[in-house]
Amino acid sequence: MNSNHIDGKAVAARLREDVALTIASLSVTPTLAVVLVGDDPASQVYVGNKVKFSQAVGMNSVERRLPAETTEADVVETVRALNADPDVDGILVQLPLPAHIDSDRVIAEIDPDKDVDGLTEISAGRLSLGKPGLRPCTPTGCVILAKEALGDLSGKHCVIIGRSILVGKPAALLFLQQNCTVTVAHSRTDNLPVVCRGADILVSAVGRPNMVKGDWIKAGACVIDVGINRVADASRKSGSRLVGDVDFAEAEPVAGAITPVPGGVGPMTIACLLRNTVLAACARRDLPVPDGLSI
Ligand SMILES: NC(=O)C1=CN([C@@H]2O[C@H](COP(=O)(O)OP(=O)(O)OC[C@H]3O[C@@H](n4cnc5c(N)ncnc54)[C@H](OP(=O)(O)O)[C@@H]3O)[C@@H](O)[C@H]2O)C=CC1
Ligand SMILES: Nc1nc(=O)c2c([nH]1)NC[C@@H]1CN(c3ccc(C(=O)N[C@@H](CCC(=O)O)C(=O)O)cc3)C=[N+]21
Repeated sequence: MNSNHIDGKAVAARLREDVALTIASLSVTPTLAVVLVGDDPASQVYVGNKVKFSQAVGMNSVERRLPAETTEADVVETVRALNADPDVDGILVQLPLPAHIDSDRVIAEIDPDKDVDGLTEISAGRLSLGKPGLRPCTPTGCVILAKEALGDLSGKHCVIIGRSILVGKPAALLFLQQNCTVTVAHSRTDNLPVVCRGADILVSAVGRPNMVKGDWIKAGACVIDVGINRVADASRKSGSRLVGDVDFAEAEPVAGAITPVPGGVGPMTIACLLRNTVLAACARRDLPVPDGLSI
């Protein structure tokens, strides 16, 4: 691994270790519930990883796998039952849901104090107002990785490409909370390469393989690539491989620090989910934020 690579796998492993140590010191075992509707193969892998890692850090894990044809009312009922279960600390509804289900309606049912994905209106409001609450996992992972590379982020110009509710928008608020000067770019942004060249920290959360070119990056900048894109690759047994939004070969020599895909933000998302579950377990019992889990 080159010296300017930010090793998301290693940082995530360290965070999971901190989560495991915290759990060992608690008098309760936190429980994460994952709801998966349908049989999307990428979601199956992702949910399987969550269950594997939650058990590895000493957490209880509950899975609710529902068939693709489950009605919206039944998914809502599943979420309500998990809300009512006092042993469940965190609830994650894997997205996307099948097309006949309104995901906003389902997400709105999640008890905000168990909302480990940080997607409910209450969680978004708490983040926006700077109040304590559960923050979305992927953007939290981006902040942790940027701090890993740069230390204090105060005063840095952070440009985020993407404004989704899951990633771009909460990332903007989290970097603002770190005292960055934040620019949010999107599909209607004029002169995107010029905007990006102003960034000390460039976060790309778009979903377009190799979109961000080497000459979009200021020399020495920290590049955080959130994109997960599967592209054809005849040299692989599977016939495909994962790439980010950033043209890695071009960006790597210019960047001061850069996250690879895979092995960058992805592993951090799951580690932050486990962290959120512990934070939820503590907050629900009025316990203080454990040492070692603050960012
Ligand atoms: N590593 C991880 O843990 C995770 C990775 N991801 C990955 O991150 C990527 C983004 O996910 P998500 O935020 O959910 O995606 P969305 O599709 O919800 O959002 C994409 C954003 O990119 C913007 N965009 C689209 N095309 C362009 C363009 N040509 N130039 C500039 N901006 C553009 C869109 O702008 P507009 O709003 O104007 O349409 C939108 O704001 C995906 O690849 C996804 O797989 C997602 C979650 C977790
Ligand atoms: N409610 C909800 N919350 C999410 O946070 C959520 C979601 N739904 N739906 C899908 C997206 C996507 N996402 C990823 C998480 C980890 C990896 C990850 O671990 N990636 C590995 C590679 C995995 C592989 O090889 O397939 C890596 O980048 O190294 C990827 C993608 C979370 N999402």
